Amino acid sequence: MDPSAREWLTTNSHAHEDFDAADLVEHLAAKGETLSVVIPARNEAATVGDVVSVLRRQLVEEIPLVSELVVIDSDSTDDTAQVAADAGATVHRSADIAPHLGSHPGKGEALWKSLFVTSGDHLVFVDADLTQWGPHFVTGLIGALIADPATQLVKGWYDRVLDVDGQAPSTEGGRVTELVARPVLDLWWPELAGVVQPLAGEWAATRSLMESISVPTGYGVEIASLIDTHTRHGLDGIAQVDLGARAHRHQKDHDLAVMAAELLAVVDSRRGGRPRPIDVAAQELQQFTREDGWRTRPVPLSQRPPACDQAGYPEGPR
Ligand SMILES: O=c1ccn([C@@H]2O[C@H](COP(=O)(O)OP(=O)(O)O[C@H]3O[C@H](CO)[C@@H](O)[C@H](O)[C@H]3O)[C@@H](O)[C@H]2O)c(=O)[nH]1
Ligand SMILES: O=C(O)[C@H](O)COP(=O)(O)O
Repeated sequence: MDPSAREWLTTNSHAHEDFDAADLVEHLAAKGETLSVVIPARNEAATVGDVVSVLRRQLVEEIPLVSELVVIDSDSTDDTAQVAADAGATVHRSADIAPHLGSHPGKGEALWKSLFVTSGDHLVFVDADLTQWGPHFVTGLIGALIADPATQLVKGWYDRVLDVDGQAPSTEGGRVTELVARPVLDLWWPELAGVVQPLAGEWAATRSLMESISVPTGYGVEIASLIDTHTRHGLDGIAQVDLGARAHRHQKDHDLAVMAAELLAVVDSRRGGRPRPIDVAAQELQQFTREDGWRTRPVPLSQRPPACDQAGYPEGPR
């Protein structure tokens, strides 16, 4: 392992047990700072209610750590928005936020738009499709974020439970993580080799970081934010926290391949790759099966500029 990665592991790795929710409330209050939790959700009616209600009960009502619990509904066609609202979240449709800026599909778009409807100094992102998780995800992430003023971004890490039809459950989940993200980071950014889950959907960031970086509108948001934080702040700006184990709804291999293509496009752009024509919003991935023949999959490439430069972005101080 790269020596700086090894050193980082000893200094910037935490465990969720290191942090107590009541202590974190005091810490934030003493500094006059607040925490927003943002849950991006596209067609997650089956799980978003549990994620919201558990966080609301434990980290809003019992211990007031979370000031804003927000679900960004990302073009859902099911009851996600209603279920999330019934469970106690403030729900915004991604497409309705800052409408003068237009709308893109995608998770990155939902996170970027969340900056316009939240006010927390700190942001914790939590996926809406979790089936094995707990509120310690949030306490661990915010704890690690405020433990050191240099830290700008915290990645959660965990055992990745893989539970797909016809196979015994294992901890071999995180297929794009293991087959694409970690190898490509090892190749070009070996200093980041110690980040166990570079694609973790559970992560934390300071608002000042999030509002100042460009955000891919699709699934490239995690790898881009990690690379860009490293470029700006070095390893000192990044920490990680052990959150135990996590299970979620799995996508099929052919869908994950589109995600993988998005990540590779982000890596290409951060490596100074060949400029693309300005009007090309998506590349295409060709997939083949004997039953269905060739299928063309669009790969979203669009990226939002820093939110703080946008008309209508709430002005500080926060
Ligand atoms: O257009 C979309 C697609 C997804 N989501 C939500 O984003 C979260 C993660 O999406 P998911 O399809 O479950 O992604 P994964 O297959 O789990 O992908 C992993 O890798 C991605 C790329 O880094 C990360 O964005 C994910 O958080 C991480 O879990 C879920 O709450 C989705 O509902 C949206 O809000 N809008
Ligand atoms: O992080 C990943 O690699 C993707 O979320 C896929 O995870 P899975 O293989 O556990 O479905």
